[in-house]
Amino acid sequence: MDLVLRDVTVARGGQPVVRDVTLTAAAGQVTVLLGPNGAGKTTLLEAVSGVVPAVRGEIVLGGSVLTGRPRTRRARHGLAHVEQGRAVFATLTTRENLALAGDPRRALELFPELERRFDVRAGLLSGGEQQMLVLARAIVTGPAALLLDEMSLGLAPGVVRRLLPVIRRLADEGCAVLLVEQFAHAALALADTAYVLAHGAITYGGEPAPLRESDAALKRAYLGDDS
Ligand SMILES: Nc1ncnc2c1ncn2[C@@H]1O[C@H](COP(=O)(O)OP(=O)(O)OP(=O)(O)O)[C@@H](O)[C@H]1O
Repeated sequence: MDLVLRDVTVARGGQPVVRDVTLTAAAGQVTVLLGPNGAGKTTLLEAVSGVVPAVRGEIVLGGSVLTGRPRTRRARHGLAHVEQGRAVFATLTTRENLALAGDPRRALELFPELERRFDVRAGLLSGGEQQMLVLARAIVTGPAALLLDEMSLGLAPGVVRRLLPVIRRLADEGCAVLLVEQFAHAALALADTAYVLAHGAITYGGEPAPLRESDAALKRAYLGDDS
């Protein structure tokens, strides 16, 4: 199912920090959303999953309008959101964390290395393992669309290299993945479509290749300068 945002505006503290954003995260694709700190990327994902309301605009998943619906309802429509910060249930085991979300066997297909950590309390896992668990927990819900916010923050490059192919595979299986990343080059290498958000507005949308191939183009988009 495609995830479509039309003219979405979101405010924080009464000020619009995301303005008239229109974008599509298509089924079967990895769509990356890049942009400088404070551009509004997290806020936009939060508006999609219903953490914060949109002031204006429409959010549609597979033809169902999500705007105005509570978070739980959006999740039932197939939307999963991995928020920043790797929140696991620290006192529950890996298995229990997964079982709360869905079938743990599905998680093992993607992350076989979690099996030997199944009976370990999640709070004792390494940062990388916790991020795998958080991602696995979202995946076992069988999402139609998956929002990923700064998954690689604070992780070693080796761990990030382990996570990215799983995201690719998920998209190949039909999921619409919308990925917010600080590591622009790693994200662009994975992307089918790229958007750049600067000062709350989209400054680039389309093929990732021009941004991949030209640092100047990437910089222009980050500065919000289309010229
Ligand atoms: N809870 C809040 N209350 C008030 N303002 C907020 C709140 N959260 C974010 N903001 C402001 O909204 C703007 C967008 O922040 P947001 O976190 O969405 O940006 P971002 O692109 O995700 O940045 P980062 O990469 O640093 O996470 C910023 O100016 C930020 O200061």
